Formats: sequence, C-alpha cells, structure tokens
Amino acid sequence: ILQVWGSPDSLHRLPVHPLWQSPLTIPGGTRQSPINIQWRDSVYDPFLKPLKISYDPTTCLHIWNNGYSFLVEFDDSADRSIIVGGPLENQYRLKQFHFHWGAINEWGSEHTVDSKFYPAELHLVHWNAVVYPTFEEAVMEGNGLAVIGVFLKVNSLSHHEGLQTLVDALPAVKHKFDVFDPSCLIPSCPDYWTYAGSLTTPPLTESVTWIIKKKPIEVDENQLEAFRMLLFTSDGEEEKRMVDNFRPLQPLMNRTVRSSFQ
Ligand SMILES: NS(=O)(=O)c1ccc(S(=O)(=O)c2ccccc2)s1
Ligand SMILES: [Zn+2]
Repeated sequence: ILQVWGSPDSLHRLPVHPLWQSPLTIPGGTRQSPINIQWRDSVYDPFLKPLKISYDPTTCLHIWNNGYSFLVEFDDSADRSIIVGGPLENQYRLKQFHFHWGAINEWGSEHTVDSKFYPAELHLVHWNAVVYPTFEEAVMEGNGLAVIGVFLKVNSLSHHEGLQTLVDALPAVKHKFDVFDPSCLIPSCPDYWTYAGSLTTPPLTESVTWIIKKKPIEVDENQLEAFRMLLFTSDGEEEKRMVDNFRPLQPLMNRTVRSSFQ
C-alpha cells in the first residue's frame, strides 16, 4: 500500500530553516546531498557486496549537542568499530552518529524516497583511516567518508529499546556512556541504496559515499518528541527548539543511485 505521507498543504508548509536560508549550495557542486531517491530510477548492481558492520560498544564516548543535532562520539583511534564491503573499497572507522528530524512527523528526514519524507533520519559517520592519516583530511577527499543513513518511522506500538538509551540521556545531553552498540539502530534487512554525495552541513564537502538502508527502524511518538525538546540555543539565549535540522534536497545532476537489491 502506498502510504501517502503528508497532505499536500502540510508539505507546502515545509520549513526553510534559518540554518539553511543562506545560499548553502556549493558553487560548482556536482555531488551534493541530500537527494530524493526515485526507487524506479535506482539501478540494481549485482557486484555490490553486503555491508559488513562490526562495532565495539566500548568505543562509545559521550553524547552532546553541537548546535545542529545531538551526536554520540566514538573513540576512532584504532580499527575497533568499522564497516567494510558494500560499495566501499576500504574499511572505514566509526566516528559519530547523529540524527535529523522535523517539528512534526510529516517531514524531518534529509533523504526522501519517491519524494516521501520520514519523520527523522540517523547518520552513522565513518572515515577512511586506511588511506588518510586523520579524519580532517578524509573530510576533504572524494572517498574520505562513508555515512550510513537509516530512516526512522513512527509506530506508536513500537517502542525502540536501543533508542530509549539515547532518549534517557537527552535531558542531561552532556552524558557519559559506559557502552552503547549503535548496530542496534540499524535494520537487519541488508538492502540499501548507495550514491556519491556530500556532507549535508557545513563544510558540505563532496567526500561522502552514502549508504541508505531501504528499511526504516520504528520508534514511538514519545521517543521522537524527546528529540524535539532539545534546543539550538545555549543557556541565557532565547530558547529555540531544535527541530527541522535537515538540509533541502539537492539536484541529482549526473549521478545514478545504485541498489543492492532487485
Ligand atoms: N549530516 S552528515 O552526515 O552529512 C554530516 C555533517 C557533518 C559531519 S562530520 O561530523 O563528519 C563533520 C565533518 C567536518 C566538520 C565537522 C563535522 S557528518
Ligand atoms: Zn547528518
């Protein structure tokens, strides 16, 4: 059943968040993100390998609010939490994960599928430590980063246990974790789309191999509401709720989205 997301008028009320009002297109950019993934235009590539994910939960450091989103950072000083395979030539080290979400469930994801928004999207950010000595250098190179994108879907009957650990930490935000295994946030279904893109926040560098999981994870309304309680602003400033922290869709230009599934 084609789930229609968002009545037309609610989509017309799509926010243009001040964060993005400035012309944040990269002059001469040819591989910007996010994009709409038109399912029927994606090309099945039988040579794509399964993505192999091996995370060590003890590499988890802390959760914090960086003014764009909240992120959980990992110790990336060794090859302890890595991904390999999929469209990737090398193995990539997990650096951090974060989310993008909307003020209401009609929108919030950065990527769309057949022009449909999800209420939120998780990004797990990895860098190519095989080829580049530092993360900062990898950020500037075409094969420097690999980001796994996972859509979040609201289902009031499905409370996501793993996500709740993060939600419980949000009020404190500056929160130390003992262990957290982010693979619990990734759907077991192996199907994904992949394309060459960019960071979706400054510096917007065209250094990301995007791996977008086809299946969303399901979370309950209260868990998403907890995201919307966060603030863009710091103490003493006039409070601005942290919502709609997603970049507008970018032109596909001369790119093909490949799928790992038929
Ligand atoms: N939304 S996204 O996944 O595309 C993304 C934006 C920024 C990053 S970063 O943390 O790698 C980073 C990179 C350079 C400077 C600061 C942070 S990842
Ligand atoms: Zn992101």
